[in-house]
Amino acid sequence: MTTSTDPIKIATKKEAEEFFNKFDTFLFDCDGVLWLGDYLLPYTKEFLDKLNKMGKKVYFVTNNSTRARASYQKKFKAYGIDVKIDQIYTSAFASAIYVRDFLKLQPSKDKIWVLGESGIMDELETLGYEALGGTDPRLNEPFDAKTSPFLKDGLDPNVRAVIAGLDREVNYHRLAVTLQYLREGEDKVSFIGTNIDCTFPQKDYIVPGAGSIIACAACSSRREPIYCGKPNMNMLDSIISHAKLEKSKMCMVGDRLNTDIKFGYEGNLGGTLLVLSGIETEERALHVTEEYPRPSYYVGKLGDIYELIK
Ligand SMILES: O=C(O)COP(=O)(O)O
Ligand SMILES: [Mg+2]
Repeated sequence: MTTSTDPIKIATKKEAEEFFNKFDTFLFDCDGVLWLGDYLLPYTKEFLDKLNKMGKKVYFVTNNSTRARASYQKKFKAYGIDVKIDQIYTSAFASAIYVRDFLKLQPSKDKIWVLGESGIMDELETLGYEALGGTDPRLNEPFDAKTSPFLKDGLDPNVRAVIAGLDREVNYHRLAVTLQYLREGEDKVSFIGTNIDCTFPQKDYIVPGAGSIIACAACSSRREPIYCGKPNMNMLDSIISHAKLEKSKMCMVGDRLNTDIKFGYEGNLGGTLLVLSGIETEERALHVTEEYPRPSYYVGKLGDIYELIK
């Protein structure tokens, strides 16, 4: 699965202008593109302001499930960037929608066990579901099956799904209780992973991502989850159906080849832009492989394009 044409490195004002003129809608990945953790990358705000002035449509599509969309809206606001909540799509939101629309679980009856952070809990609760586990502080206690409040009186019989994602408080207690629910079997408890990203970028570091946490639950239960984040097309389908967008005029901007660029490529979008400010390198961007598609365009970071056209 490779793009036949060689990726174009945007390096001149003319190339930057041609790039902008080709698309009317931009889908932005967040971690590694707009920011690294809480470090806003140079010219992120100016770049987004420029797109707004050009009348371009902008959406944010992040595999990071640690925050709910409302919380991301606050994160943007803290950087002086005004974003509507329906411009934001996260893997936590996609996973909650999957529970509602594909598994068709009943909010009044069915519950979900979470191995993850508040983003998953909050999105489930927004849809009316009771989410167990996750950020419950009782899970911070050392694990003992005889005294764990999640096991000593037996599992909750109304749990019908496990959603696993990035959990920076992960511990043996969380993994052990998650395993008990997964051992109930796929007929009784579905297994959903938010995203496959095995790492994600912070300023100066690359840290373990959701994929590495989910792998613990998958390995111990010998079950494979359905993943709802990029490159799963469900998120793209919900963006396009919500906003009636024209795929050929859309560009996916990301920092990871096997999620962001694959999402844009398999979604038949008009093009993809890889930025090298996150996970990937120029060498991997140019390498022809069956493992992931190459991008249509690439650049060191978003700010490099802004500096060409400002
Ligand atoms: O949190 C992650 O694993 C990646 O998040 P991103 O999709 O915004 O890069
Ligand atoms: Mg990213």
